[in-house]
Amino acid sequence: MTALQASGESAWALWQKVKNEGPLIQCITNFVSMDFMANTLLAAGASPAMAHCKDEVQDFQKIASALLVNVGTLSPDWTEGMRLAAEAANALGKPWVLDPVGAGATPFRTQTIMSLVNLRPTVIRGNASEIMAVAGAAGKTKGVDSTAEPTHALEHAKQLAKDLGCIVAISGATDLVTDGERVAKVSNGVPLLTRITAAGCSVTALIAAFVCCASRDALLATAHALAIFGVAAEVAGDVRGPASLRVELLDNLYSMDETTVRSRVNIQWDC
Ligand SMILES: Nc1ncnc2c1ncn2[C@@H]1O[C@H](COP(=O)(O)OP(=O)(O)OP(=O)(O)O)[C@@H](O)[C@H]1O
Ligand SMILES: Cc1ncsc1CCO
Ligand SMILES: [Mg+2]
Repeated sequence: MTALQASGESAWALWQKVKNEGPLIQCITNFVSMDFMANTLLAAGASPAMAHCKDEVQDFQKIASALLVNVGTLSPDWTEGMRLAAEAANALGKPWVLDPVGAGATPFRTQTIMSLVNLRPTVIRGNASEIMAVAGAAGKTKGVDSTAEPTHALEHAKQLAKDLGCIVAISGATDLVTDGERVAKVSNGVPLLTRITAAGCSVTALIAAFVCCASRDALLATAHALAIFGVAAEVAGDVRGPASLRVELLDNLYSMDETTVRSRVNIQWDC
């Protein structure tokens, strides 16, 4: 991997592929995020479907390009659907992405998340506290919010990625994405994103869309999705508050041009 490959140019190229292919992303996600996540995928050119019933998830995965599993508003009935869907994705050779919302907050949540982690997602994306909890490190998740910085979670994320053979992404001011060896540092986004609920959930769904359209490197695709989402927030400029940012973000995901993407994507590598 060279620094040249992770650039605004490659982010734009992959995003065009997403728009051309319009991948169907099966989303099993929490009630809070459903609307914003579906709108994020639609604005960016993918095709969302929120399908969580355990009687349907396996058939749904057959027609989808990828799966997103988000445990934000968990209940035992949904857990079974998540497991069946992840197993179907694995059997069909389709990528699936896990958002371990609130890992570390309660034993029930952490245990459920760990049973999904054991099904080997292609990518895990969480905030720093969540990733530390998934990796078994001490720390506190404040409900669904982080109390740590991505750099605190990096070594844990690397070990987790190595152990599972997956990509781990820690979101924050600078997102850190690793396969256990390489680390991509994505410095896009604005702090106000933390004041919009489900911004993280939605970028995880965008990662699923980018990963299934990438021919090979899931690490690169994950970094590109995080960068594009961050740039869409940046170009919103001076907004009055979170509600305006949410609207601007969706509009920018729909309309951002190549020059903006190429000049603003900020990905550095530690190899
Ligand atoms: N301080 C910051 N500066 C710039 N961008 C940020 C900052 N903090 C988070 N982000 C961006 O905001 C998005 C959401 O990340 P965050 O870590 O807040 O997720 P989360 O805690 O899982 O959110 P949620 O649970 O509400 O979905 C990511 O795209 C991330 O890059
Ligand atoms: C606020 C909240 N609670 C459960 S899921 C969710 C969305 C952000 O993770
Ligand atoms: Mg989250």
